Amino acid sequence: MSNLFKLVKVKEAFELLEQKINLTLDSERLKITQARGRILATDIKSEVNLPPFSRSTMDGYAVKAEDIFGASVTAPVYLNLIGSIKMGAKPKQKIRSGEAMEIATGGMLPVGADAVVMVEDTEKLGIKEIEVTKAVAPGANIVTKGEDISQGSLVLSAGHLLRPQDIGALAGIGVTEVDLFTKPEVTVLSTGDELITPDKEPKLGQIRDINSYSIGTLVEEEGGATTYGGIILDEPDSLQDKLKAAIASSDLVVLSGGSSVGVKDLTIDVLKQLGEPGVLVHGIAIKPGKPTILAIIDQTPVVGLPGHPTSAFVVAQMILKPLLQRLTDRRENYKKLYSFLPAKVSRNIASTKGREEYIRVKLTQKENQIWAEPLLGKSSLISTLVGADGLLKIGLGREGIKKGREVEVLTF
Ligand SMILES: Nc1nc2c(c(=O)[nH]1)N[C@H]1C(S)=C(S)[C@@H](COP(=O)(O)OP(=O)(O)OC[C@H]3O[C@@H](n4cnc5c(N)ncnc54)[C@H](O)[C@@H]3O)O[C@H]1N2
Ligand code: MOO
Repeated sequence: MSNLFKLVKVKEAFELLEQKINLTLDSERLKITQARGRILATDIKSEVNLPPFSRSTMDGYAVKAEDIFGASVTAPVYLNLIGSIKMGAKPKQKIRSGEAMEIATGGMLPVGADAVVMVEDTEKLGIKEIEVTKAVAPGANIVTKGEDISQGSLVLSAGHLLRPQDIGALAGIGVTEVDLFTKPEVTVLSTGDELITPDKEPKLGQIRDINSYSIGTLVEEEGGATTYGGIILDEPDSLQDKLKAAIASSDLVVLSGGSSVGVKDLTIDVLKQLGEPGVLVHGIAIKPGKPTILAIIDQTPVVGLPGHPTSAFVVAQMILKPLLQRLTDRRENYKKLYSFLPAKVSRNIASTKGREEYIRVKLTQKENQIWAEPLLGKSSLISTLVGADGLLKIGLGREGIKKGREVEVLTF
């Protein structure tokens, strides 16, 4: 039998699609408490110094380091205690040679002081004098003005996905609202006469829709806004109408099922008629997931995933995820494209030469080594993905992998 698809390598398939994408996202201004997981639309430069003043990182005494040079338990140094620094306020006095001021962690360093000696290395003698039993270097136990973030410096770049620590930094420099790219609108559709929504009781022959939900939520996880477009019956007019409407209203359309070559596999024919430039790829050298379709219709990318839930998910990991990173303008992540964790495989695995293969694996750690245990099962079984921590990659040219070999695992 002839080869039904002209298989394109995963990376090439992605590039064919990526090169033709032409999307500019709008931006919206939101409070930082709503910004986690969103992508910055502008660079953020700090208008202020953090901290705005030099402050202590320890409870102790603000001193001039040169005053206590050489201090030790056997040769202590005595300093005049001239006062105590109030938290949240500017010290009222300056420190001169031979003087010290009591300071708490976070307190503002008084003028004249250049270090803090920890309370453990001192003894208070009455209220006017301390004994210091350890020397400190200038700058010890203090954070200087602007040491964390200096005024005018670039804190975060456009295209960065905001994580909790980033939100904290924004708060620290007084930025309470940020410009964020609007989320790309993604319509997710499932095709197949046999499919029903998950709230329904299946009759014999029917099956609940899995892909809309695994793929729809993956889209959300990657920064897209999912519209659940529902189930389309295997009927050309209905598929054409629904796809047309989805393409017109979305930045990206993802559908699953009907991507193969069976009598009911209509997607390819319908897509070919919908617009320009049309179908770019039909068939990727990947296992599972071979019958994947990538198209662009009137500027909107369309990803046609295979119907089997695991195949759809694997292709979503390899193609849809980087595509969403591109569409959300996550420049930093996008450069990496995929990140793999090194591991050793726990047993021999056979594989098909000519297709990049992704095996569901469970990861375990024994001593300092991470082991990847293959979870074997057909590509229609969602349970193998539920039990998996990632996908082990077997390169295009390999016929298998021997137990104990170093492999790469894409974790999720
Ligand atoms: N003669 C050939 N048959 C098949 C080939 C082939 O090359 N030659 N490829 C096989 C592979 S590999 C896959 S993967 C599937 C892909 O087929 P389709 O993309 O056309 O998908 P369907 O036929 O519509 O569905 C396949 C399978 O998955 C179930 N499915 C579909 N959508 C969902 C959903 N949303 N939720 C849950 N389950 C779903 C569907 O009921 C079928 O069981 O083709 C092979 N055949
Ligand atoms: O390529 Mo299919 O997607 O192996 O299961």
